Amino acid sequence: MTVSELDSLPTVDEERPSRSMLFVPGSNAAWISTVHVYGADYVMFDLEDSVSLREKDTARLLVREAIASPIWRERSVAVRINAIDTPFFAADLDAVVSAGVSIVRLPMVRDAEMIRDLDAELTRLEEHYGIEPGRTRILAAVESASGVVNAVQIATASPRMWGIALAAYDYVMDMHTVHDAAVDESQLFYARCAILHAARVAKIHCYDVVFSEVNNIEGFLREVAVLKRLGFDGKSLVNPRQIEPLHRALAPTAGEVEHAHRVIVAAQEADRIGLGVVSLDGKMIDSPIIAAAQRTIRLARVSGVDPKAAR
Ligand SMILES: CC(C)(COP(=O)(O)OP(=O)(O)OC[C@H]1O[C@@H](n2cnc3c(N)ncnc32)[C@H](O)[C@@H]1OP(=O)(O)O)[C@@H](O)C(=O)NCCC(=O)NCCSC(=O)C[C@@](O)(CC(=O)O)C(=O)O
Ligand SMILES: [Mg+2]
Repeated sequence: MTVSELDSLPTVDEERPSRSMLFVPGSNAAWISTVHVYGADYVMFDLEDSVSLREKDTARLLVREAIASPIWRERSVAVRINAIDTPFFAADLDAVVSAGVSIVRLPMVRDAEMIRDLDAELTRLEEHYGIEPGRTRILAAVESASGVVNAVQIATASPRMWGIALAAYDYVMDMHTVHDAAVDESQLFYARCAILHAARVAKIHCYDVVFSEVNNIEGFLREVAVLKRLGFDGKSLVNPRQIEPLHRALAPTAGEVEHAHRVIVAAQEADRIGLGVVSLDGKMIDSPIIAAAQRTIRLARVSGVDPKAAR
């Protein structure tokens, strides 16, 4: 895409929360039938690594039935299909598109060509099944050095791009290192920054890695603090017990919301008297500060932070 085409892209929908994306193994019928109760912003049925080779066909059928069922028909649901160079890719894509999936998560994305190939297949399948052209969006999972280095080209490869996610376990293997959040975060720092920049260039969502130690909530929250500081929109999750702590940690604090409201009031007052810049508590308030305050208020709204309690 050219720079001017990028400018015309819709920005990510900040009115709809996209903090959590919960993996659900596509072969687990019981979890598929109950997962809607946990309150994840997005549920992602998995046909890739959480499904054994023996279960690939059954999982594809289960997930297809689930997406087409009344519970999921009205909701935005994501499915992680198998990688584009596997024998399962074509059947996975056909099944989920025919059932009306909203977001296809493509794992192991190394370059923009893979996204363009997926885009072409989606166009063909949408036409075949009478689905509105362009309705099916793409979430690219970057899991290798090549993917990280090509992140901007991947994120801007198609107007269908909805998001980009970092997948740490395959990435650290490719990098000959390990992901041990208890030690430090330095192994992932470059990759996190690379995909974040790509997401912001393309104006799409950006998802952080899964945290596999489900009983280690303290470690999980340490990692969430890192992604919040860096500016991620959300995190891929493996367990429902991680949803509530993630949402709580990503919500603006009452103090942040209170400050944001004061910034907006100060900006309105400056505007009324014809000033472009004004001071609040001794700090300059200008357009980036106002935009940040507006974002905090939007985030508070989607996070369910009560503005009255925050004031
Ligand atoms: C982690 C654990 C074993 C823990 O088991 P536990 O037994 O301790 O679970 P509990 O907490 O006791 O469960 C409490 C209640 O929730 C139910 N429940 C649990 N998990 C649920 C769930 N996910 N969905 C719905 N329901 C669920 C359960 O049935 C129970 O219900 P109930 O009995 O009624 O109370 C389990 O969660 C699990 O298997 N997770 C999914 C793992 C998965 O999908 N891996 C693939 C994605 S990563 C990957 O591929 C790497 C990657 O590619 C990533 C990238 O691309 O980003 C890369 O390279 O980095
Ligand atoms: Mg992986």
